[in-house]
Amino acid sequence: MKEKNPWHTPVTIIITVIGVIAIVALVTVAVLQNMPLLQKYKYGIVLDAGSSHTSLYIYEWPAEKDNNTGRVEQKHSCTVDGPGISSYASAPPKAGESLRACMREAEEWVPKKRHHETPLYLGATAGMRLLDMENKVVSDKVFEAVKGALEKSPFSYQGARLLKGQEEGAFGWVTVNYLDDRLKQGLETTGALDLGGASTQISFVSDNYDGSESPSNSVTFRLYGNDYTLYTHSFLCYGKDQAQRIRLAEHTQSGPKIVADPCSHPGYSETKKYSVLYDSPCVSDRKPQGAPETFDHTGTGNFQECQEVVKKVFNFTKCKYSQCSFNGVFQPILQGPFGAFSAYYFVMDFLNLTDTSITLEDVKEKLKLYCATPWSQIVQQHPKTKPKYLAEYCFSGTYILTLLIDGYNFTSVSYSDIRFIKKIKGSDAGWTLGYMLNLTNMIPAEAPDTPPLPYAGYVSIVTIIAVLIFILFLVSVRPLWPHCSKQQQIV
Ligand SMILES: Nc1ccn([C@@H]2O[C@H](COP(=O)(O)OP(=O)(O)OP(=O)(O)O)[C@@H](O)[C@H]2O)c(=O)n1
Repeated sequence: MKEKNPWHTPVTIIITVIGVIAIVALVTVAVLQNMPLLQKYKYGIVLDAGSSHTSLYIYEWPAEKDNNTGRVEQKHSCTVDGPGISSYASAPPKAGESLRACMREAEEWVPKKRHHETPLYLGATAGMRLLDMENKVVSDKVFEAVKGALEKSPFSYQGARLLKGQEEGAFGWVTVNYLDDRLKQGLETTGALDLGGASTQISFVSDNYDGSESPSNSVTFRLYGNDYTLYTHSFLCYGKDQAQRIRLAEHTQSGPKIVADPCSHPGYSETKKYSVLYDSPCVSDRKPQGAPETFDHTGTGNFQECQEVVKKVFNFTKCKYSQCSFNGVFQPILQGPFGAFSAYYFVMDFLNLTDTSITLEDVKEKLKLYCATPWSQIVQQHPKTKPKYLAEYCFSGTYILTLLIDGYNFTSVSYSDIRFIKKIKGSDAGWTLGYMLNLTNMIPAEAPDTPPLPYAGYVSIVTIIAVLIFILFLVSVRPLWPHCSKQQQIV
């Protein structure tokens, strides 16, 4: 006699099949109903009109998440050919024309159907701040020219304006901390060090700063449910191009024909015009009287002497606060870590000094060797680097160290808290992303509500519950099973 398997009866087979189909249907409906929709994206464009050049950034984020939860990322960037818009003071319409090629690139990168709803902003920084101080009528004409060019684009033009130094510093800080996911998670924040051509910014949160001392340096934010009191300061004229002018102005006060410069390589020699050197509000009041039209800028390549002349750019004597950085500007005790970007990165990357585990003493030693290298050898070793940049890396490296150590009071210990960065997770570090996030209200003041379960967890729980229900069902219909008792079926 052969025992028949009790499961092999028509009733149990039918129940099982129906049950399995029901479970599959239940899970499929639940999963499909809650599946993330096919990803669609939205875009935003910001033009950074800096003193030395203009860059265009395109940002992208998931369309259904622009209610503050989606991650904004840089999709593309374009460097405008030519100098910064402030250099078009003598021909303002050209400032508008200069943006054309990058605007066309933007039209290709942003899907056509999104053009009309893509916000477009232009923010001008220290170059235009200086032009505005020098000649407001001309700076307004430059703005009119860029506005005219941007209004013609198919994007939703939202304005071109001069950014305050404080905004530049604060939005750079927002960018770095947003990209590092520190704001959403409420983690300790990273300070931001930004070095441009005409200004430099320092921004950080310090436990010792509540905004009461020197309130003009404080910016408060409430982001994702956390309150931040940020210390920020922008030093106009302390970007590396203007600092170079101030330094050379020190050298040339008496209007000599030959300037022997310790911050340029031995063998370097270039004839320069006094009128060009002094053509900036940062130095115009120091213009030597009766100087010849030109001077010969020659190099001696001496790092120690370079440090001495660079230090003279800063005023360390007066401070009416509990503590200062330089020029009588209040600065609370540094609190790291710090991200240093823009020219900090360009210069330290060129000099192979982005690794801050290298001790400060070694950094100085390397810079000493670099500055002493003959100009002919430098040119030979870097045939692809722009001669203007190449001629200045000895000065720029020395300036960065002096600014950080003598200016901001970094020590040989806290120097290692600095990270020289260009990008964070594919997006450039700089003020533009923070500016756009602010203007589009993409960072909420309060923490956004999150679903109690992630999608994968939700699917697993639905599946487990469905299987349990089915098992319970099978157990409950057990009396219907033919010969489910201990009886054995006799075939
Ligand atoms: N490979 C490079 C690229 C740029 N630079 C220098 O870096 C500075 C430009 O930095 P950036 O942040 O782009 O400045 P801007 O936005 O033009 O200036 P600002 O913010 O002061 O308006 C300039 O001095 C430029 O000479 C450099 O030394 N090496």
